[in-house]
Amino acid sequence: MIGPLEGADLVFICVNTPTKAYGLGQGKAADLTTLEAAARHIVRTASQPKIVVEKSTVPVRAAESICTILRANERPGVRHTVLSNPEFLAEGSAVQDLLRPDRVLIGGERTDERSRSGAEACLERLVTMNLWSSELSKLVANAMLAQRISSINAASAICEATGADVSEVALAVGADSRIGPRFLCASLGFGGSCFQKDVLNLVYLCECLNLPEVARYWESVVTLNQYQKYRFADKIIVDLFNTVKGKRIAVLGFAFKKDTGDTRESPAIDVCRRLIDEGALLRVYDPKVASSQIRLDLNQPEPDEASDAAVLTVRLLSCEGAHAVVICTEWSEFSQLDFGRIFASMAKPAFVFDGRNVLDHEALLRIGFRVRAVGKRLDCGGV
Ligand SMILES: NC(=O)C1=CN([C@@H]2O[C@H](COP(=O)(O)OP(=O)(O)OC[C@H]3O[C@@H](n4cnc5c(N)ncnc54)[C@H](O)[C@@H]3O)[C@@H](O)[C@H]2O)C=CC1
Ligand SMILES: O=C(O)[C@H]1O[C@H](OP(=O)(O)OP(=O)(O)OC[C@H]2O[C@@H](n3ccc(=O)[nH]c3=O)[C@H](O)[C@@H]2O)[C@H](O)[C@@H](O)[C@@H]1O
Repeated sequence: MIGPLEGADLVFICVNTPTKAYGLGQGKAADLTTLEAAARHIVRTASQPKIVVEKSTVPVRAAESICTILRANERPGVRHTVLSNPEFLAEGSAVQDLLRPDRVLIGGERTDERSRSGAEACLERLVTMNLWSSELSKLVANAMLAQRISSINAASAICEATGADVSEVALAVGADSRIGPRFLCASLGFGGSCFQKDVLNLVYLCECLNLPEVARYWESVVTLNQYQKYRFADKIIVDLFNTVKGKRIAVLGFAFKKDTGDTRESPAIDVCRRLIDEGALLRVYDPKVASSQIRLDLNQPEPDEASDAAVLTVRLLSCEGAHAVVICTEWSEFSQLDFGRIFASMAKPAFVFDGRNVLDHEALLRIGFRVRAVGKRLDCGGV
């Protein structure tokens, strides 16, 4: 736990709020134990009034619990204030997002015009509102971003079935200024520590508020994401002649997105687990994820030196003898690879499954690869 708070006027609560799973078909509640522990620590150690800033993403009215704990334990004459100031930065672009945020959101118990104009003088793009709106805005922002990805991924399944191209559809749809072009990249599914957690928190909240239709609506965003990950993995199995048993598959990228080493809820985990369950021998490479982390995520122990039957080899960028190369993360370096050499070293027919649509598919086809991408039908030699 953190140390004493003397000398600080502002105390930021940034602890994680993991989700607690309930039965099938039900949402997940945030585990607020860490928030409560933080609030108790503040009242125990603060002898001067503090402004307690709720920075963690929390279910609506979490600030009420913090206030209740603070009020019930306050020392005489020491009145703390609680603000909600949700964080909107994304991993991989954190500094840029902090320096140039789209908005800085502050929710407070009351909107004091004097402090508001003072804060506005310091901060551009400041938006002030009540506490509950601020807490809900963060959850809805993440839910709508996740929904956007599930929407384009749902479109990708239609594209593959019809011959439409999801990149062209995204271009046309995103050209409508009401929709906008960003965050419309079809993929093998979204990952990261927050989208699924926050959508499921919203689902749980809706269930608690007796809004089952609204709960099911948001839940479908996660259901579709799950479907997309397994759809991608199953496509690999089907295209490799309905079995991957004993086949070597090179997986490029394991982080949940490029420019981070974070693997929390990475779609690569579900895809790799499915392939391992079907008997594939994986080689996983990621420029920023430690091999120990990959083994942990895939429940694979360190290989026994005496045995060459390891299911998983990690951190070796080698596609030699592989039946397929699978792109799970959009690292820029992957598009710079010498695919001519890679093709020459692979078992034939050699497949590429591009789960991020980042490679030059025409060039790969010319080399001789059979190419599969998300939301595109590519001519690949009659399979
Ligand atoms: N990771 C991200 O890019 C973003 C995260 N958020 C939100 O920020 C919060 C934190 O997320 P992350 O930084 O990703 O989580 P994290 O798990 O990486 O960091 C949480 C930190 O809190 C500490 N902690 C946990 N319990 C504690 C306690 N009782 N007392 C003191 N410290 C404690 C942990 O040791 C850890 O250092 C979450 O609510 C998340 O939804 C919001 C926007 C972006
Ligand atoms: O609350 C949070 O933690 C943060 O969650 C996301 O940020 P982050 O999870 O770091 O990363 P994103 O860039 O949003 O990507 C999330 C996932 O969606 C995927 N994605 C993103 C965009 C896209 O078009 N397609 C797509 O599949 C990414 O590859 C990744 O797996 C939000 O973008 C941040 O605004 C928010 O503050």
